[in-house]
Amino acid sequence: METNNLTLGEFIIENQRHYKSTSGEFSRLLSSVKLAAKIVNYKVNKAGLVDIMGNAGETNIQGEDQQKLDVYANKVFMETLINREIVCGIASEEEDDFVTIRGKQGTNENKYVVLIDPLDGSSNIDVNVSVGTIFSIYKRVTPIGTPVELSDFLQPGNLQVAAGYVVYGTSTMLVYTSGHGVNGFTLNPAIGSFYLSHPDFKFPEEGKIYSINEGNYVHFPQGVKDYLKYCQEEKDNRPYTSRYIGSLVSDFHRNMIKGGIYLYPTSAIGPKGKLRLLYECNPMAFLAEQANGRATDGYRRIMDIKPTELHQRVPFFCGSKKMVEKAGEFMAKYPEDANY
Ligand SMILES: O=P(O)(O)OC[C@H]1O[C@](O)(COP(=O)(O)O)[C@@H](O)[C@@H]1O
Ligand SMILES: [Mg+2]
Ligand SMILES: [Mg+2]
Repeated sequence: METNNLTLGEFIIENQRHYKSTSGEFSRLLSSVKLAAKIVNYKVNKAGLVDIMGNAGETNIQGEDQQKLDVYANKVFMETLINREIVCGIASEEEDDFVTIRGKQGTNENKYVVLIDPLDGSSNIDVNVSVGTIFSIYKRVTPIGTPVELSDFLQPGNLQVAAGYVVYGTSTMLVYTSGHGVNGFTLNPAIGSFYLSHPDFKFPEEGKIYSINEGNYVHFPQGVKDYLKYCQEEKDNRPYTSRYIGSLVSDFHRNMIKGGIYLYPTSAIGPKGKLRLLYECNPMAFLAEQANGRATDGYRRIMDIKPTELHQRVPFFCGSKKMVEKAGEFMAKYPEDANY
């Protein structure tokens, strides 16, 4: 295996022709993400032995208690990218505002901005359940050499040049797309290299798994209640199976392999849903579509939504094509719920 399979580094170089970036800037950027993932992975694996569990005692702009691992992962990804002067700006779920990166000469000739959810599934850190990291990459829209602006980050998802996630689970995997399909790489901890283990991921068109926090059922829009009833009905290949890990990355990963749908709709506690359009929904939507899946807010294609705020939330329906379309049919019966 170690001698046959391509490493992630080799795969990135082999696919440079896809990146329309002759300078190697994009390859170096992916390599920096890969490095930061390894550093975070090392800490995650020792979570019970080092002081990385529990609350960090701070609250982020989302109003959430930051976990120590949220803060640590954010620091590692930010510093790894900033120190390598590989991007011109970063926006993070854990940072109030976007960060402008100026090179040693005070300017920055890089053309990419990165948006990250440094640690996804924070509620699972202390209970040893798999968590992840999510990243999304765009070309800036403002002139190279000038400081980045908000408009560089508020781009619709269909302009992403790459997106991916790391899942820190039974094994650690990095899964990404640069618009030419989705590939998965597994970390060999003994060698410290990611190897191509899952080439060309594809969502099964239809699946039998639905992932949703049913604890919020009473607050769900009627379309979602109707769709859940449909999933639980004893008919055709139903009832489906309910599986919910509580880490978007892990639920998405399982559903991409087995066939399924993940839903985080609006609810009384989250009138616009919970998940962040820029750090979570857009990158997972790009991956889903590149793997023949679909991603909507119940009504619209996620990647066509024009972002208006850095930390905006949207409802999220993502997974196997036919399942997301079926859920959309139920939502369409209640057009008033499209204006969340
Ligand atoms: O506990 P809930 O409300 O079901 O929410 C779980 C969802 O929230 C998230 O944890 C949000 O992500 P963060 O952990 O990055 O804040 C998702 O990973 C997960 O799917
Ligand atoms: Mg998250
Ligand atoms: Mg997070």
